[in-house]
Amino acid sequence: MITVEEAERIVLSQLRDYGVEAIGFEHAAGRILAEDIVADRNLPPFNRVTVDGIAISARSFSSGNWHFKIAGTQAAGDQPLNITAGDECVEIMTGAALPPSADTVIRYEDIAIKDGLAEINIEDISIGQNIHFEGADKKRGDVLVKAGRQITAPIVGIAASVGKAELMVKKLPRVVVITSGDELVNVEDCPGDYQIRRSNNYTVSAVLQKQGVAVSTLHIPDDELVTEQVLEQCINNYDVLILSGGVSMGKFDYIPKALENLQITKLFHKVKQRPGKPFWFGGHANGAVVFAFPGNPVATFMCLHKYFLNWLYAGLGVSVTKPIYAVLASDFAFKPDLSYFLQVALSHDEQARLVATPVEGNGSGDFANLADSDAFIELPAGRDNFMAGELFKVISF
Ligand SMILES: Nc1nc2c(c(=O)[nH]1)N[C@H]1C(S)=C(S)[C@@H](COP(=O)(O)OP(=O)(O)OC[C@H]3O[C@@H](n4cnc5c(N)ncnc54)[C@H](O)[C@@H]3O)O[C@H]1N2
Ligand code: MOO
Ligand SMILES: [Mg+2]
Repeated sequence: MITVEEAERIVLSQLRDYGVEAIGFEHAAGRILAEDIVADRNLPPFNRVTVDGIAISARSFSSGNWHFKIAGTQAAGDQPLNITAGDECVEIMTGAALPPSADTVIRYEDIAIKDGLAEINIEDISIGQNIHFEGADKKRGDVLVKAGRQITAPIVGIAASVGKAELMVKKLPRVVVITSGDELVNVEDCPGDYQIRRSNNYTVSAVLQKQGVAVSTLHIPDDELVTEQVLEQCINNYDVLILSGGVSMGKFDYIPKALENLQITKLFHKVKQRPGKPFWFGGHANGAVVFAFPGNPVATFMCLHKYFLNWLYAGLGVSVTKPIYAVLASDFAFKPDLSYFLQVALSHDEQARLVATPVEGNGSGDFANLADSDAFIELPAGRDNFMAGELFKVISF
């Protein structure tokens, strides 16, 4: 049986490039940018007034002029008005372009207006105040956002501001989630005494939807022939198959055999880990990648985060961020020689350290317990006792 580290290495040796596509910028949040976003104009594109008030020439004020005749009013979006005489000003609004003949803006709070005349009530005025100068932030042609970044809400706004109605993004794989098992009924159905409702497909879909991955879902019965037929279709129609269940040693666990019959190369089956020991991973010559996760809900959920999401992001070229570590809050013992992914609740202590408090449940079938957890921490194989205060890698969800 291979170790978690070997399994990770093998999974990451199967990265695929699905190319790029253009999408509307409004739908691009969460996707990986495949082009630089460049400033089409200086930012700001004109000397932008930052307060509501009057625009004057500072020289006129410093030569002793306290009263300015209001030559006109300029709203944001108006063509700039010109001041022709030194004792003139323009009433001007936040967001307006500063008239070329003015160089300073004074807030309404610092003036009094009477009979078309603005009187300045403060002594301390500096030339250029309350102006956000053209090009102060970025110059035309500057790269505002580099290709390879995951698109955040501010990046959507930046795209809008430079007129990028369409953005090139990394294409995502076409994913199908396949669950199996005759004991599993539809959500709407009333389970018999020996049945349960299927849930793993919904959990997996919810995680993938959060990543922007469109998912199809299928459920197959524990039937060898049907299993092989459905998998064959999926291998030809999807880039990634995520399976849940049917990979252990049961008489009706047909998945590994069916996958191998379909010429999907097994790259490993079984990893020294809990949960998720019977994880099967492989690939087809046509490029399809198969993650067949063990059916116990916590096993499927953990493996999805630990292996599939890492594979997805590495394939999209997102630089793997440094691992996050948390401090174990209390001693924990785990005897089997397996890596153990312990469910934890995360919090911060008074020193602002990330603390992982074990959320003990009843093993990998105890999905209800996941509601009280925020993450797994990875306790390495080869040790039995893990001490409060030690640091362990976190997989948050
Ligand atoms: N003799 C052995 N038996 C088992 C071993 C072993 O090493 N030797 N490993 C155990 C471990 S660990 C796991 S995990 C499970 C994995 O089993 P399968 O991948 O074959 O999954 P199933 O048998 O189909 O189901 C397991 C369990 O999970 C429930 N399940 C499955 N799919 C769903 C779903 N979509 N929604 C909700 N629940 C689901 C299913 O009802 C079972 O209770 O094998 C152990 N056995
Ligand atoms: O893979 Mo299992 O999840 O250890 O029950
Ligand atoms: Mg089984």
